[in-house]
Amino acid sequence: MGRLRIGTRRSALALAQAGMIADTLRAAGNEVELVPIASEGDVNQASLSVIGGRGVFAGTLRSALLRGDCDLVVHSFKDLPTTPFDGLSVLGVPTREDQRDVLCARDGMTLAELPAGSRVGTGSPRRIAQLRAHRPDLDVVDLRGNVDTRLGMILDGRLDAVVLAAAGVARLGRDSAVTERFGLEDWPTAPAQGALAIEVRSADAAHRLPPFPDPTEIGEAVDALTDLESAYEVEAERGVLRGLEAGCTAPIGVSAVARAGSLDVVASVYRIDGTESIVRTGRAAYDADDPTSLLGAAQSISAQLVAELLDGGAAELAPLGVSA
Ligand SMILES: NCc1[nH]cc(CCC(=O)O)c1CC(=O)O
Repeated sequence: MGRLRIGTRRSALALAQAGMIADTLRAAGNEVELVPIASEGDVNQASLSVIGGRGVFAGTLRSALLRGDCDLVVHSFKDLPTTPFDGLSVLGVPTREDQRDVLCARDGMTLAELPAGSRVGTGSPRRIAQLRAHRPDLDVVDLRGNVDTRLGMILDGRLDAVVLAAAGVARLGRDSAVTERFGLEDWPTAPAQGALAIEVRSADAAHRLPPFPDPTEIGEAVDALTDLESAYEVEAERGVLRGLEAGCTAPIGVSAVARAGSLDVVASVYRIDGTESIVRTGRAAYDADDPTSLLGAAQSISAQLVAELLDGGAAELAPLGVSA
């Protein structure tokens, strides 16, 4: 077997995620090497709402993969735009982490316990709207920076709390900072949150498409990482995002859970000030003994939710597509 080269950004979160995939690939008997690559999203610390956010983290990694500087790249799936990227394919979707958002607050407080006027930091338009909807009396602070920097702002008193993805906090070993986990029913999260996407050159994923040639070494190794329940939950969530023509910074939460033969999806579109939202839910049965049956369920629920959200006025409520 040749050596598998994993391209990764240099942030602590990216390195942790690439390290997890490296460990899994090594446990399966592969030789693995990490190739660090700097990306624009790491260099530019301007607010996401200013720079737009569409795929800003993914671009440099993808160029490196296309050039052949590495054989696979590990993305936070939620940072990937829904438009396919020419020449590359997402092949591996490992078992997803906790997809919820969490609150990390001073003095062990929950969202309900924070005093009026508390300063709560987050950089995502969705979380800003959700915070305003739940607690209009808080001071929501728009910020960027990595997970450790944000948590540090509570310790040094600049913020009273931050809202983060459970997955990122867990992967950095900072679970002890969590003071509340928000339920998906009234706090759905970014499509694909908590999931990783392993991207390869399309030639290495060609065994997935007719005429189904033999898998390459890279394709075989990455394919083996996939958990089908996770992959199709993400498919349902991203299907809604795609159908609304929305980017990863739109004020939209979509969370799907596949469990014991039932795929449940909740989707919310928020007015950015949190004063209004449109919420729709969907459920479809699938064959628990055959997870591939989730694909049809995921596609039909997401199409149905997109139609219901647009019928309910989602396009008027929130900025969706770039041109909307
Ligand atoms: N927005 C940046 C980002 N991209 C992925 C994660 C966490 C890991 C994940 O959601 O899979 C985070 C941090 C956060 O939102 O708190």
